[in-house]
Amino acid sequence: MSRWALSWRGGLDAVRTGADGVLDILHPLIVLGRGSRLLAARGSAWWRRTPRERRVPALFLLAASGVVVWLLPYGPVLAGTALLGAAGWYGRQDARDGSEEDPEPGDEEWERLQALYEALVPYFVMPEDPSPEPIFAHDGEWERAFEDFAFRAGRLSSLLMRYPAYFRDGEAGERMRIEQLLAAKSGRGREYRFWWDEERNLLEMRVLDPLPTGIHAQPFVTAPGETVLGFTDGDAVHRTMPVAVAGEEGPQDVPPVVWRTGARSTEPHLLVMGIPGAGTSTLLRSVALQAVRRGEVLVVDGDGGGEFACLAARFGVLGIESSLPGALASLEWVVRETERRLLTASQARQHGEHAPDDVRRPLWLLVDRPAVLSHLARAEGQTDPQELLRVPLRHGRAAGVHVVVAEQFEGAEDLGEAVLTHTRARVVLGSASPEQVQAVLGGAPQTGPAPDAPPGRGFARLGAGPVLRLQVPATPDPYDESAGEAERAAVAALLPVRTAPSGHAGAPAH
Ligand SMILES: Nc1ncnc2c1ncn2[C@@H]1O[C@H](COP(=O)(O)OP(=O)(O)OP(=O)(O)O)[C@@H](O)[C@H]1O
Repeated sequence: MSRWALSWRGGLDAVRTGADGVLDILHPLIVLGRGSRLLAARGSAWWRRTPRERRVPALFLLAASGVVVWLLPYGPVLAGTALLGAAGWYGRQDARDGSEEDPEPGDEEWERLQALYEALVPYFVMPEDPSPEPIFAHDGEWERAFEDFAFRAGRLSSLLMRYPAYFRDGEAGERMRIEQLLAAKSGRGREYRFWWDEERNLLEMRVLDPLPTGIHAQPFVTAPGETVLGFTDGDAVHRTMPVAVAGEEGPQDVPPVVWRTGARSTEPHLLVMGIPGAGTSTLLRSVALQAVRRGEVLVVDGDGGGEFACLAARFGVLGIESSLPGALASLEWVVRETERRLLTASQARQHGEHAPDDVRRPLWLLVDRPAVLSHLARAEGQTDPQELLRVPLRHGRAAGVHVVVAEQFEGAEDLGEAVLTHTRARVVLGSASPEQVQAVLGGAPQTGPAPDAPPGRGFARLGAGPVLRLQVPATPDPYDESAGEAERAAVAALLPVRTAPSGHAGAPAH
């Protein structure tokens, strides 16, 4: 490096160090300035929100307090110190939060609030409303309904709204109409959560942060009988789990959606519904990789796309069936095996003994796209494979047999009554409509993922529990060259050892 370049770099370093020093000295002033601006913005927002008839009394109260402070010994000094303290506190907090929320909405945001208010008017206005100033009226202003709000990067990020007492907030359809409108007007492509406070006629809307997508298949820290379906919001579950996240150093504590399938589980079977390409087969693969750690797995792949080929001839995998005859033979075996397990367990109980290990070892039946096989069976006049699912679905809990069915929405009508009745753990993947989510989960109090949401994103509901947002861990087919190298390697590392030469996918050996 030349002398000129060296002296130039030295000069730059000196300037940078000088600037850092000046910034350090000015830091308290910057914090105070930021805090004062925030306080002023809050004051101005409060003023604008205060109804006109309350402004004069409020001004009077303020002036009276000012006079009292002025008359008190050291009053002005103490008031000034308190103001400085508050500015410092707010300025410091704002820096810590990364100034996420715009402190003071500009004219454009005010116009947006008014537009949102006007869009809501037809839903809430009642012609014979006796109130002199109804919350929603065609000539009304948003200040009447919106109690609190925040903007982030120019878009509404939270809203607290009052609604008229006569609004039918107990009806899911009415709520959904309002939620859809609010989500559409506040900005598409984001996910929202709504809280309805029916006692106080308040609705809160909040934009949700995206769920982490960097979690790939790995040996999750779970107890026997627990399966990780994916990851959700921190405030939705009471547990976190250490997992490796792409781009992060060391394990991160992330809130999982854990599906429990033990002997006392009330949701021993799972139904996964999704739009094409949303990741239903991937979720099945993720369940299979966790299941083979402590049990045996049989896969019936109605799609026949070879997405489970990586599991073929692996220890703990009883078979991968994609043809109709193969699927029927395997399912008939599962029916017999379920009955055998029930009988053996019952005999053991009669002798006061524990059931033998082979009965207690969980058996997992993973069925991808059964509607395709049902259609083929009808065309060929054969037994519907879904009819054979009836026995494991009905008695699986007592026999340690768990059924996971994945289907696309277009095949929903072909799902049999047994599947719909006995699968009490449910997952919906992809940007399904709120009506579709509602139909599968029996409750959809939130907006769903946007059409451009990453694969594996959706909702889960275990029994009558809450609807949880879900991001399935990336578990690609290791032979899928379009998937990321690291994710494929992670799946390959979890595959059990081979039991036969590669490519052999046999029927159950029982
Ligand atoms: N959770 C996920 N994280 C990252 N990528 C995913 C996830 N789930 C699925 N993918 C990717 O999305 C693509 C489609 O996934 P998958 O085959 O599981 O979808 P599908 O719902 O079974 O649809 P189809 O049956 O139409 O293939 C694949 O490339 C897969 O690797």
